[in-house]
Amino acid sequence: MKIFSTEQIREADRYTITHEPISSLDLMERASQAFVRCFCDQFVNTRPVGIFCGKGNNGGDGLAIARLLSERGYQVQVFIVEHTETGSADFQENYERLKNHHSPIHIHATNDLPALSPKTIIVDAILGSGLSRPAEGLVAAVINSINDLPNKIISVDIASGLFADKSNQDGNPIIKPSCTISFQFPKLAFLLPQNAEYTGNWHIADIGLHQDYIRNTATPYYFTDKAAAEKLIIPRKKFSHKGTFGHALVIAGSYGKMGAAVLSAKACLRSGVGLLSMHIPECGYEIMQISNPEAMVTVDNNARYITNLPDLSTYSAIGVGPGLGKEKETILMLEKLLDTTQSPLIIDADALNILSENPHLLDKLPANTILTPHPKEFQRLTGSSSNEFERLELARNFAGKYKVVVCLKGANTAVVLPNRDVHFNSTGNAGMATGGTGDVLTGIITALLAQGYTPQNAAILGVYQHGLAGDKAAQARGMSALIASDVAENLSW
Ligand SMILES: NC(=O)C1=CN([C@@H]2O[C@H](COP(=O)(O)OP(=O)(O)OC[C@H]3O[C@@H](n4cnc5c(N)ncnc54)[C@H](OP(=O)(O)O)[C@@H]3O)[C@@H](O)[C@H]2O)[C@H](O)CC1
Ligand SMILES: [K+]
Repeated sequence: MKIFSTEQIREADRYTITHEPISSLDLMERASQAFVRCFCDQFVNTRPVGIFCGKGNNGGDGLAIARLLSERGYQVQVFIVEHTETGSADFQENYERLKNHHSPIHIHATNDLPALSPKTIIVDAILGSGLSRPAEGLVAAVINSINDLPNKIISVDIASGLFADKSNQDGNPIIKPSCTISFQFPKLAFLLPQNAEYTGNWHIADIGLHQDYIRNTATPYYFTDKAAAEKLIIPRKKFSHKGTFGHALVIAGSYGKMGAAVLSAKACLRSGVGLLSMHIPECGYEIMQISNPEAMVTVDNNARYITNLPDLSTYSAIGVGPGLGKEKETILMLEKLLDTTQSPLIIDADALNILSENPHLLDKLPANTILTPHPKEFQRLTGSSSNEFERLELARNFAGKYKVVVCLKGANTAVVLPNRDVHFNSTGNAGMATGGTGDVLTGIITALLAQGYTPQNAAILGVYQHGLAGDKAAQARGMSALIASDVAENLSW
């Protein structure tokens, strides 16, 4: 699914109005109906609803939603935040339509705010994508008062006060909804963890914006939903044999960190690879053979960490990094790998830290190599950033400069491609923030590369399946009980 900027969404609006054609008032009605369908799926009409409206089109939606919910038997009270004299044309029209049945309360100052029962669901339609500056004055005061209430808050399109495509400053007043019902597209702001408390669980309501515009308009931002991920899966043909699915090599492990190698191996084997060889230090031989009997093992000369490479010519993909350590000889091994490999490559964990500490190695990265840093590893690679929008730009510039794929791990992992496009992941949960899940991801992506997936698709699909397995594991045992082995065990294709 594409993620558009506020300007592009406005353009999609205009295009739909002209080419469908449909009046902007009818489009607002359609959007409000879509919101109401989603709202009614979540809340029964025995709970009162308080709708706070601004005077732009977000407020216009709020008024239409008030009318539609009333028609469905909800007890609705409307509050109009008087931040400007005149409302937008569609706001005014919906005000006229509502006023015969309702007497909205006009809020000129916080004194005008009513007492609401805690059962009342608050619908936030004060400001939407038309936010042009941080909320201040009356709007800020109303936002802060609403946030102080214990009530459940549902935002229309986007939380009031939240910028869709750029970072807010610390302390900006922004509604903290438990849920956002957003129109047609996720907003970039929803995908960045810094905004988690300003989005809540978000849902997309399809409002039928014109498909031609959506198809023909370029954007660097995408959201990998189920449909997008499933399209990437290459079906296994009936007459396949193990040679069809490649031979992966994972270089991992050191004394005390063999678990990382074990987890990578398990995930690689559970992701469709034909054959897997693990290159590990001698101390890990029995550990690996017993924990993953399906894997073959090549043992390093060194007992405790990796110092050399096996013959690389037979492998169709290589993963390197989990549990590796950063010994001098290990650094030399990584340099030799970068100098000699002809196979698609994924680099993770300690191998990333080696790159950060030896930046001359970055110039040796083969094109389309996949790097999977968590935020700290990424910061060591590129330096710090003051917010997540800035960090995303750093990742895009890094991926573009070195022609690599960067999987910036976290909630909604961002897969950044060499052409600077970004694919945000839709799966995963907070239970996965635990040691070893990154090693599992390395194993999955190595397996996909070995099977001939392009690095771009291997990264996007691998990240998606990793999150999906984590979601299944969390469903079975709860987030707190989740460990990395569960993620590997819950992989299903
Ligand atoms: N395609 C769609 O997705 C559709 C979306 N719809 C809804 O429309 C809004 C966007 O409506 P818009 O009128 O452009 O903008 P807002 O309602 O968000 O607000 C505009 C008014 O608010 C003023 N404003 C802006 N920032 C502030 C602030 N910090 N404090 C106070 N007031 C502010 C702004 O004033 P300006 O001085 O900036 O002009 C306007 O008065 C979208 O979110 C959807 O909910 C359609 O209904 C259907 C199609
Ligand atoms: K809003």
